[in-house]
Amino acid sequence: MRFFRDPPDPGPDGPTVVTIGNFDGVHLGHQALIRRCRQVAGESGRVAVVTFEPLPRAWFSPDTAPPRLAGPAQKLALLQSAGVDLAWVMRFNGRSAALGADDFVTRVLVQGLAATHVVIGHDFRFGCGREGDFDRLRELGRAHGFGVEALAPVQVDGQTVSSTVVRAALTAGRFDQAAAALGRRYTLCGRVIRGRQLGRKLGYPTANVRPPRGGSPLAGIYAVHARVAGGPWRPGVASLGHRPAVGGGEALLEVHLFDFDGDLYGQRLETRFVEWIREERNFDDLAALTAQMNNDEDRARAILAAATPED
Ligand SMILES: Cc1cc2nc3c(=O)[nH]c(=O)nc-3n(C[C@H](O)[C@H](O)[C@H](O)COP(=O)(O)O)c2cc1C
Ligand SMILES: Nc1ncnc2c1ncn2[C@@H]1O[C@H](COP(=O)(O)OP(=O)(O)O)[C@@H](O)[C@H]1O
Repeated sequence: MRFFRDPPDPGPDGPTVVTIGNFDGVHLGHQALIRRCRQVAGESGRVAVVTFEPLPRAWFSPDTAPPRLAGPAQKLALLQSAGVDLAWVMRFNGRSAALGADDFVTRVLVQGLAATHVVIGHDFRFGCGREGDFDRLRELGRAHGFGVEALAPVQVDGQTVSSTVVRAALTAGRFDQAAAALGRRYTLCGRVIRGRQLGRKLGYPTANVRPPRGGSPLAGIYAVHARVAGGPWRPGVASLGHRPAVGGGEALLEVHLFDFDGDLYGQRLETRFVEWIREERNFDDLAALTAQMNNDEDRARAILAAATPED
């Protein structure tokens, strides 16, 4: 998959089938859009996604926007595994927010991508003030010569799949429900950064990864499996939070891998969440924190003994 921040070159001669949206989490609904694009494009055509960063809601109101399921880099990786050929990540800012529905279609779909067909979700809106809807897009498609279709929402267990549903399931620790809507177990990916090097002194070295900017729906201590790219899944215990017991700081995902010793700095770590264990807490001293971490490890080992790391 290729990705662009600016308009890509106009396409080759074959069909270019486009879908548009936030794609937070790339859940089953998103995957259905991409699959339909592939059906229309055929093997020789290309499937293109137009997506926005930051997400429009986070740009308009960062304080009230919902947490994110995946950051920009993980979103691209998920789009690629869903079968997208080309992703155009448009910077969302004052200028893109002011683009009217007609201009959006002309600049993005016609001039930018030479779209031959566009597939959208049932409730898709576009352009300044969300003025554009399916009917408007279809009219514009007729004028510019591309087809337009809307897909019905994907249902799982009687519920419409959406990023909101996945966020709520994750916050409640219902990982099976989240997995049913995602079509995969929930994971967070990111590069391992340096911390204060306190973990190894406590006997719990932790690989630290920044959760998506804008916050994560997860919080607390979890039993996890984690792996570096190409490596095996390893069992572990992780904390996602602000670490009040050691003075606090930016939210971090901290992953301690069991029975492992190695340098993970700079590597991309993928963490798969299996079960929530408890909330993060403050402690009177480091001995109390370490005693609790021992309990967490025992609990996580017991949970993971019954869970297979494979899909
Ligand atoms: C299993 C586990 C449980 C944790 N629980 C808490 C907690 O309840 N409160 C807290 O402030 N920090 C908690 N932490 C975070 C530790 O304080 C942190 O990993 C430690 O200070 C090492 O930080 P460092 O990676 O910057 O060296 C936990 C970490 C792990 C791995
Ligand atoms: N079992 C392990 N689990 C996680 N990280 C480990 C483990 N063993 C060694 N490490 C390495 O140690 C680092 C974490 O040690 P720590 O003292 O917590 O330092 P930091 O504060 O920089 O995270 C990890 O980033 C990784 O490179």
